[in-house]
Amino acid sequence: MSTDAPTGTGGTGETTESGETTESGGSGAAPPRRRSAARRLLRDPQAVVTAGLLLVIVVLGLLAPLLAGHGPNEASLDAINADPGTPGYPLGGDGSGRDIFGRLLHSINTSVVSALIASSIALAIGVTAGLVGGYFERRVRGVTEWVFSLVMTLPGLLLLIVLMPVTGGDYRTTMAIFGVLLSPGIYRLVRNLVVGVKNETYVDAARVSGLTAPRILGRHVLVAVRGPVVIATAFLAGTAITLQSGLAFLGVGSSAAPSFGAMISEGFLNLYEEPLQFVWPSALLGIINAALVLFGNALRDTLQGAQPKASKIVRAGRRAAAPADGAPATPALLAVEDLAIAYPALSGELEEVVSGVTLSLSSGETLGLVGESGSGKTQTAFAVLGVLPAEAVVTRGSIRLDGRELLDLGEGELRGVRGRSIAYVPQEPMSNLDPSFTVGAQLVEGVRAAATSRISRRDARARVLALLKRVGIPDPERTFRSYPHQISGGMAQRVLIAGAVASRPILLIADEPTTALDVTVQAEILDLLRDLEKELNMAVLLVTHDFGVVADICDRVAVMRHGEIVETGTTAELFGDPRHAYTRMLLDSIPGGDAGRPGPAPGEAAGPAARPPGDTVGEAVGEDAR
Ligand SMILES: Nc1ncnc2c1ncn2[C@@H]1O[C@H](COP(=O)(O)OP(=O)(O)OP(=O)(O)O)[C@@H](O)[C@H]1O
Repeated sequence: MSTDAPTGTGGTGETTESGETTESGGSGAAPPRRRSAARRLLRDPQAVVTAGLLLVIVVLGLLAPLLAGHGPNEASLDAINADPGTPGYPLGGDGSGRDIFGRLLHSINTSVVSALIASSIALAIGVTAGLVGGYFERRVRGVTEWVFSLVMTLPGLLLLIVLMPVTGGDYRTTMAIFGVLLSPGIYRLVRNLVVGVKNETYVDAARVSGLTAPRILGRHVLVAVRGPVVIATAFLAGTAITLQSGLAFLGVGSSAAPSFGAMISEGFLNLYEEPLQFVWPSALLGIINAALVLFGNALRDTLQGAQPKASKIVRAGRRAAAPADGAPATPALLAVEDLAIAYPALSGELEEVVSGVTLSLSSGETLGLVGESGSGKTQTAFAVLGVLPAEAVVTRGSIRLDGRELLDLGEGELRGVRGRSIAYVPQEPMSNLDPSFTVGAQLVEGVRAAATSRISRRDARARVLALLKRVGIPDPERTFRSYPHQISGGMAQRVLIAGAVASRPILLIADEPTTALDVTVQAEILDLLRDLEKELNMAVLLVTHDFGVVADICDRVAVMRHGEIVETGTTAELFGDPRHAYTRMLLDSIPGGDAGRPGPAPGEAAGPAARPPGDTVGEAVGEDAR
């Protein structure tokens, strides 16, 4: 599912004149409209201003023969150091009696030609070799690597100066050689991009379908690399113009071609008497280079996405109605509404991985979030936890916990919510424990961090031992002193559950908490979770792809597919009368399962985990730990 960046208002809705955003598709989320890179570029003020400036400068250069009253090298004794405004010399004359205005306009053309020659040659060589070197392995890549490494070892500026007798001082030939010297940078960029995309399944599919390598490179791979290459071109052009001006400033090469560098050099010699002769070319060269760099940056931001920011939230879609009296708008403890999460693709466009997810969860209830791999379960859970990767963008929606909008919270506030109100039990218990510290040290640290009031190490230790006992660890003292590698996977998961419930969270998110464990331990862990849920009256969001787990522990189920919820219902409804074809397909695919009959109702299964009656977690952690 590929969607584009949100609209200027940040959502998928239409913006009304009053600035409000309305959904274009009723309650169902309308698919965001695709917008081409060019259109997005046109909406970026930096891109528009810099591109406009560059365009004006190029047009001025093209109109030089019409606008300038004199040729670039036409000198007149009367015009030597003529003041600006002298008839026929709008910006005055230089030390040799030439028209500064005319020379400036003609110098633009020299710069443009330099940029075109150097960047086209660098692109032609770099892109072709990068595609070939990145796509074909071993010998071909070995050869391209060797050749470009050799080119990179050449001392560029020195080589260009030494070759002046060969080039006859013609700046165009010099720029062609410079293009060759610039090509390794483009080669490396393209090669790395190609290596990244060539094993994508769509490239494999093209290969399997019999397309030849050149067609695959042209049709599938080149498309993926064009964005970064376009961006690099803007910087290449700036580099070529700067180098050409630098050589002319040094007086290397023919002086027949008007150039900013030569004008700056001449103005420099006359700096104290006629400073403007130095200022005009320096200013124009500076403006051209700055415009190119800023335009390149705007291109990068538009085509590749800006520098990663902490999970940007640009949604402006429908939000849950604000509670009039401070009470939650919905009785649910957790209310996720129309949540959409996207990532920037290689092309720079945003691709949604979660699209319009709506779910709710009450205290004392366990909701199973099921679906096959890649359906967006973890992304949804991570959004609730506020731990989406930096490049993720929440394009619309709302996540309310106990009436509080989580998407509006800053990182500091979220940290206060995570680990206290919301706890997390991961899939891989072992990799979530630091091997360098004992289990006890890690839990004590967690308990102290989650406590709302200061708590001594000794008290924290006592609480941890009580918690370890509560989660069914037979010898808490010993486990407390153990390092993670000294305990089993099931034990490690109990340890993590103990850490998670230490703060008496109101919501527990468990992401495949039993997948890494063997079957008997799985049942024990599920029993433990169920007991803790009842004991603490927690809401539990259980991410899983295992319908056995769902049948065992969940009150309700939400089925996800391709980033969307396709069906929700009670566990009994879903097993007894699945409405969506995808749910039926999932149920039918349970090996040896009887899709028509649910497993034991939640709470029915008697688990082997030892569980003392009453609120033992409360006793274990103390009331102030919340
Ligand atoms: N950092 C990322 N950048 C781009 N896409 C991502 C990123 N992280 C996840 N995705 C994509 O988001 C989609 C949903 O991933 P998610 O991890 O939520 O799936 P899931 O249903 O939890 O699957 P699994 O059970 O395999 O973990 C996937 O297509 C995945 O490729």
